[in-house]
This record gives sequence, structure tokens and C-alpha cells, in this order.
Amino acid sequence: MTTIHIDRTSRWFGNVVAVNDITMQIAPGVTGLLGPNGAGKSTLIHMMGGFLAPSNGSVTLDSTPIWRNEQAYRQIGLVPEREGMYDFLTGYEFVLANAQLHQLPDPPAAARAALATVEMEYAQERKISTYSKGMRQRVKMASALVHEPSVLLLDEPFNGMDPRQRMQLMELLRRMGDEGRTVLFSSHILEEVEQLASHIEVVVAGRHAASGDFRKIRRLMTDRPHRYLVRSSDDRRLAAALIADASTAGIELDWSEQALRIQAIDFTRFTELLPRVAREAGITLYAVSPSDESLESVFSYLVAA
Ligand SMILES: Nc1ncnc2c1ncn2[C@@H]1O[C@H](COP(=O)(O)OP(=O)(O)OP(=O)(O)O)[C@@H](O)[C@H]1O
Repeated sequence: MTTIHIDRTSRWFGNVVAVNDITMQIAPGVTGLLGPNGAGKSTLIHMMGGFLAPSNGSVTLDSTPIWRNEQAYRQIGLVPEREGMYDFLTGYEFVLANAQLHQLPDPPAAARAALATVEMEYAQERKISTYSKGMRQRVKMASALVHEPSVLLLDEPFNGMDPRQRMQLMELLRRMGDEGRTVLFSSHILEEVEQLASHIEVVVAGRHAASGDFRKIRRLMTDRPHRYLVRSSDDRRLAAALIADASTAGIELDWSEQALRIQAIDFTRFTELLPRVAREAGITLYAVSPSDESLESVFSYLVAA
């Protein structure tokens, strides 16, 4: 059993703080790392994989630091997000090279086994340049699995996959989690995480925003009061119609903005209510935007789904 501990860890690049004082643990099973673009997910994953040193704090695997620790590297497999691969190699040669780098006792057998795990034997003799995005993803995965790591880190693994490939990969990750491996994958899409991980970690703008059971966090995201700025063809009439519904907690006419500031309690109900009320009253909606920053990121998850 292997657990990664991230303890008061920060990472900066010049004056950009990509990861800001984050503490979290990644335990065996499948964990989803959720956050909007630029939240710091890749930077965190690279530190967990030993690709990057923390600027501050520590990242350890069962109490030993990961950075520059060969023993830790033997236990970790990392599937990076980047697309660039050795296109002139065949899938087999690519995975074999990694098996050799790990100095495994029988690199060809390990490469074949890893390619079988991701169901890529049929195309293993083809050049990577001829692969689709999903096939590339699977070969990267085979390469990360070739030394049978107990920790598997995947950066946006579902990007560009079709629904069938997505399902296959989800099944594989689920199986690995059930086997007791520590599997962490990042995503900026709420629904993707929902299907695979019951435990999630949320990062927003370099900070740790939430941790725990997916359903609880989702409720937190969707059931908290939300503030919107709404512009319409008749703000006063729209305000009167909305306030009658229990999902609206408060409305203010903002003269300087020429808009309504609305506070909604029940997110789902409000997002159904607003267009319906406007339609029934013959009011045109010109703009509906979340008016606080944290909500904007929550909103982007929902929109991206
Ligand atoms: N090597 C680097 N040099 C400078 N800035 C960097 C570097 N790597 C990351 N950053 C910055 O750190 C922040 C976090 O980036 P990171 O790639 O970790 O986020 P992310 O959540 O993985 O986003 P995405 O989903 O878009 O990949 C961003 O502002 C990014 O521009």
C-alpha cells in the first residue's frame, strides 16, 4: 500500500505561483484531481512523479521524499498530458525503451504484457506516427505501466478520447484502484471525475479548494448561494417575477451597472427558473454571468461538462 503525502507544498516559476501551500494525501484507490485550466494540476502531478522539485514543503511516498529518489521512481508510473512522442518508433519499441530504462529482468516480455493490458497488441508494430490520439494515450499508459508501479499518475488522460476509449480507460483505472494501487488522474471536467472517482481533490488557482467525497463536494459547489449579474430588456419586471420563487434569496437593482444582482440558493432550480420566467413574461435576457470569482470556476466546471 502506497500513499503520497503533499505537505505544505508550493511551486513557483519565476514570479508565477503555480502551487500555493497545498497539503493533501493520495491514498490507494482512484482519486480525481479536479480544477479549471491553469489551476496547478500538472505541476502537482509532476512533483508527485518526481519530475519537478517543490519550491517549498515536501512531497513524499510513504515518508521518503520523491524528488531524485530512484527507489520512489521505481514505484511510480506517470502518463503526461503532452502529445509529443517518439513518432518514428513503433508502439512496442517505445514501451520496450522504458522497460530497458527501468532495467527490468525481461524487457521484451514486460513491454508485451503492458501493451496487452491496454489492448494495443494489435497495433504494436505500427509506427506511433500512424496512431490516433486514443492509441497514443494507451501507448503512453503502457509505457507508464511497464514496471508495474504501485502508483499511477495520469494528467488529463481522457482528453481527446472518444466515448468507447474513455470507457475502456475508466475500466482499467477502476481495476487498478481495486487491486490496491494508488491511481490519481487530473481533469477539468466534473462529470468525468464523477464517473470514476468517489474521492476527489479540488485545486483552484494554485490552492487546495476541497477534498473528500465527490457527492458532498458537488453539493457544496451547486447548493451554496450563487450570485449572478443579469441584464435584461426589463429588469424591474424580471426582478418581481423572480423574487416570488423560493430559489431566489435576494435581488438588487444596480443602477451603475444597469443590471440586476441576484442571489440564488438553489442553483439547479434557479438555472431552470430564470429562462422560463423571462420567456413567460416576454423579457429578453441580454447577459447572465456569475458575479464572484470562485463561482466562476464552479460555473466553468458545469459549463464544460
Ligand atoms: N514551466 C513553467 N514556467 C512558467 N509557468 C508555468 C510553468 N508550468 C506551469 N506554469 C504556470 O503555472 C500555473 C499552473 O499550471 P499547470 O499546468 O500546473 O495547471 P493545470 O491545472 O495543469 O492546467 P491545464 O489543465 O491547463 O494544464 C499556470 O499559470 C501556468 O502558466
